[in-house]
Amino acid sequence: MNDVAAGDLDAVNQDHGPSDAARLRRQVDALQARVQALDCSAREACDVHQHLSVQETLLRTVLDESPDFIVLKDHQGNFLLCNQPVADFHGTTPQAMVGRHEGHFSATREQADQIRADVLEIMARGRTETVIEESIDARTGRKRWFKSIKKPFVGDDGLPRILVIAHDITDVRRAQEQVQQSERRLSHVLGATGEGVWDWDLRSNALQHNQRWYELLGLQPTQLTGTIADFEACLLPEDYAAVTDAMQQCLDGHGPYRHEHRMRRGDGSVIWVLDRGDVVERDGEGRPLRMVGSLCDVTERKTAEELTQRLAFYDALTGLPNRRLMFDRLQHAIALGRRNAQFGALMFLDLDHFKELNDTLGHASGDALLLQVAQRLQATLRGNDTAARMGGDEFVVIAEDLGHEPLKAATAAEALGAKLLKALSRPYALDGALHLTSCSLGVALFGYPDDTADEMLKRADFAMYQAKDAGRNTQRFFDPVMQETVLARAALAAQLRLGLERGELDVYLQPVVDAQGRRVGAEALVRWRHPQRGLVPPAEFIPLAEQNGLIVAVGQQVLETACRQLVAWQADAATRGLTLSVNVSARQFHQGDFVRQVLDTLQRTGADANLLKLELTESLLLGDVDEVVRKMRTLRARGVRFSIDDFGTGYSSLAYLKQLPLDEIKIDRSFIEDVLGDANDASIVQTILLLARSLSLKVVAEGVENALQQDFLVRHGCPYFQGFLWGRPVPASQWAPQAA
Ligand SMILES: Nc1nc2c(ncn2[C@@H]2O[C@@H]3COP(=O)(O)O[C@H]4[C@@H](O)[C@H](n5cnc6c(=O)[nH]c(N)nc65)O[C@@H]4COP(=O)(O)O[C@H]3[C@H]2O)c(=O)[nH]1
Repeated sequence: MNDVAAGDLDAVNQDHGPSDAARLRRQVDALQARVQALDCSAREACDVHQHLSVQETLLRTVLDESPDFIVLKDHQGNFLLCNQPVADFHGTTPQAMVGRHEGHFSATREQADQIRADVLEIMARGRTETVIEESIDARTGRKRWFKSIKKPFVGDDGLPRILVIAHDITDVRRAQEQVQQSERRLSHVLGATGEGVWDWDLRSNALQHNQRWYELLGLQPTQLTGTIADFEACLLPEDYAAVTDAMQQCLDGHGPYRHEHRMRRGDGSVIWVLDRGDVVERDGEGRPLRMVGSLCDVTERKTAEELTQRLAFYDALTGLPNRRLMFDRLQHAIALGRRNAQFGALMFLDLDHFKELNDTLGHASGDALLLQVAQRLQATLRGNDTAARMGGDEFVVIAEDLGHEPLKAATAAEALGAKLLKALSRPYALDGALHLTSCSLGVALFGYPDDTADEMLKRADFAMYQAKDAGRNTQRFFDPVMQETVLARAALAAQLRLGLERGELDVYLQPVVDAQGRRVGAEALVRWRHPQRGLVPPAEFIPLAEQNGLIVAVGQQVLETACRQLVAWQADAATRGLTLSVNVSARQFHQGDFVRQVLDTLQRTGADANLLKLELTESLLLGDVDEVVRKMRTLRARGVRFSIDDFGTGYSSLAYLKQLPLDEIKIDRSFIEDVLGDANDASIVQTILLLARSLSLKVVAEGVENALQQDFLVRHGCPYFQGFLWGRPVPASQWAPQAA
């Protein structure tokens, strides 16, 4: 081109002269410079074009290879760009889509309008948004779901645009729908079976239920906290431990949870439920995270079972255990007695002349009588004893824990038998009239190694027939030795009652002395002058009197005599000021009017309360502490003193001793007996002496029989003594004047 221009210039020079040629030259140069510049731009443009083309190819590839749908739309919602998957979805090519919107392709008019409207709205809001939307696949005609991110922005031309990246979530969505469907189906099935479903998330303790659960328990979701506490609140306290135990077993991995228990409904009524569940999720270390289960109402079945159980094990008329259950309980009682070395008693009761009553008054009255007998039996027995009906007019009583010794057990059984005979011989109201009846009672003790339930029943039955033979309304023991002992004790009790009335009880006195052997007082000890047997020692009749309650009268008589003795001593200078100790048994002390009795006696006799000492045993102090302290304080305020008898043989707590208004403790004679030969006894005695000193209590050593024992006691600081060394208990009339 430069060559052509130079030739042209020469021609101009020839035609128009040099000035024109110079101007032309400049123009040509300028033109050449522009041509060169253009040439350069064109090359650059070519380079840029090439570069862009590479970029575009790259972008296109990336776009088309992406599994996600990528779309760029203009301000009217028309496609500016889309990738291959979008075009495939609409059954066209990416190029064909440019400048159009969904309505041109597979989407319905309404759907397309909706999509367009949404896009325009998002552009208007100017915020990136994520939406879930559905669309129809043009290739298959099936619906698909997308999770779309829609990012609006402003284009170079200042108009809004939107970039949409849509991720196909159809598979996830279908899976979710399937789960929901199967949950719905499950819920329908459970609904049809009446199951109340629960779902417990252990991480948050949240507990969720289906509608049926609320219906079963008569509750509204608003009444609940939505935690496991809701379930616990519906449990009955007595079932709580068993339910939580069973659930814990499951949580610990010992298999599914399955438990029948009661639950309280919203209206307060109680239903039985069968509750089942299992852990469905655990963490890496096996810790339970989620447990699900269901419960159903089994009240009807339970009630039917209970009824069947009642019919099988309980007597329909009286509600008492029947023969079958009684036999089980007897076997159990025998086994337990053997294990605990405790004796028990089986009693066979048969109503006297029941058949005659039934025949004359009719069966309805007979039934009414049996019912009342059952009620009286139950009212007379302790909580762990069993009364059962064997059938007809035969009843059985099982009394357990009657003690370790057969004789004591027999005595207790005899006392219970006497109580039962008495209760059953009270008049019965039948048909508006009172009827008298009685029963015969046979007793067999169990507690020996070879005892069996069958054998016991035979023995008690046999003994019952002996009671019938003996004239009815009485009891007999199977064992003749027992029978004799029990009879002898019963006879003795009757004689004691009589002896009390006849004034056969005497009070003997035994001196209490100080370290110099001077008498400071005496202990009143009761004796029974039995018309045939002579003098009966208290060890033989006091326990008996304690058992049948006669001890209250015995104690009162001794107290009265002791107070009169104190008054008598007042009259003589040699005895004035001596104290007199009186034993008080637990039963006597716990009488409601004990304090009044003592105060009345003091007033009636005119004795000085300051000289009266009441000896209490340690076991007596174990009862109702407040009551004991109150009674002691009331009497102490009036001058009466207190001493603890047989100290060291019981279980006195030191703190407790300090609380009581005590004056004295008496060291039991069992420790004194061997104080010189047995190091243990010696140290016990020394400890008691130290203890008494630290509590500022007087001490009397009981049962001191020789000077060596006395020496030991004096050496260890014992201030007072009682024992044969200074005199045996003697009648008051023989109370000799103080030896010099
Ligand atoms: N071996 C031996 N024994 C000695 C000696 N010094 C005293 N004794 C006996 O020891 C017992 C002391 O009475 P206790 O420990 O209160 O023990 C009394 C007391 O617990 C009870 N008792 C006696 N009289 C009554 C009473 O009126 N009411 C109550 N509730 N119990 C009484 O009967 C228990 C026995 O009384 P007793 O047979 O009179 O027996 C008395 C007495 O005779 C001794 O040096 N050697």
